[in-house]
Amino acid sequence: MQDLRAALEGAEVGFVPTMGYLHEGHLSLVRRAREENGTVVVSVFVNPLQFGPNEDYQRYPRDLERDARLARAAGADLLFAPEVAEVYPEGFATRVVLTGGLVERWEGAHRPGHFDGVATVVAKLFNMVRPRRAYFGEKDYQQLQVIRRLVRDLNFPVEVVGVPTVREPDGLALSSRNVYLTPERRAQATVLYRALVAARRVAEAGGTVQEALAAGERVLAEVPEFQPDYFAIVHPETLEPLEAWVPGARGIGAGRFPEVRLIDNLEVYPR
Ligand SMILES: Nc1ncnc2c1ncn2[C@@H]1O[C@H](COP(=O)(O)OP(=O)(O)OP(=O)(O)O)[C@@H](O)[C@H]1O
Ligand SMILES: CC(C)(CO)[C@@H](O)C(=O)[O-]
Ligand code: BAL
Repeated sequence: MQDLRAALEGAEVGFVPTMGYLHEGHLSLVRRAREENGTVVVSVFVNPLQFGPNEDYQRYPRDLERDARLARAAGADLLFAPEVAEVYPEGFATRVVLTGGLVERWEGAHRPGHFDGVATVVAKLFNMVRPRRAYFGEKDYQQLQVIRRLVRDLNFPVEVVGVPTVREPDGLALSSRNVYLTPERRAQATVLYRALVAARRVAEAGGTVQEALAAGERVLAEVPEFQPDYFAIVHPETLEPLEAWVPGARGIGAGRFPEVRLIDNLEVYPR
């Protein structure tokens, strides 16, 4: 990859990092990158460093041939799919560690070490691909803010582009992990999105942050099989919980069915 990149000297590279098993959410990132850059690189790498010991690293869905076909059709020029031993060879000993509330809250609290794993691999990928722009989904909203912080803090000459969440017609955010949903769970899986929409409705009707949160929590309680990890209304950049509305306030949530963990977010703000 580094040799290829060197041969592309002068090219404006748009980069879409993924863990593969591509769907329309990923492909919207690739299409956006295609519109804005001369060369588009997509990476597929299931990064062991960002999975906890009891998470789904082993069973994470993989289909590289299908990914290659879909990425090419959406406009990718290069698909970079390294092996684990290539990214983390024997003796690899470096970590990129963020500190403070941005990484300690929410996903950081429920997936210890997760954002260090993400930051480490993204820093490595940026050094290998040397993109001008990099594309991340708003679906992983906290991750997007963590990457923005990483890029500012370590002076990566990369413009981070956040891309809106692509959803199923009933509102469920597309995710590779949705393949774990049985038909019964699939029907229940809109609960998180419906909770976020309920919170937004209260906000738009002039309610307080506390009233909006309560409305969301009532919807979550309708599906007892869904165990929320957190549900909050937060500042859009620091992700600190809000007492009162600020522009761009974001509702964020995640939780678990026995067989799959869901995550979602929505702008929740009185217009
Ligand atoms: N529905 C979506 N809409 C827009 N972007 C998305 C969507 N789903 C994932 N992305 C983005 O695609 C990039 C790669 O994500 P990843 O490969 O982890 O896919 P995923 O579907 O989120 O899988 P996971 O099941 O791990 O959550 C990330 O920047 C992520 O935010
Ligand atoms: C950014 C990323 C590719 C790093 O492994 C991953 O966290 C993802 O797919 O969102
Ligand atoms: N989509 C974010 C990466 C992860 O869940 O590990």
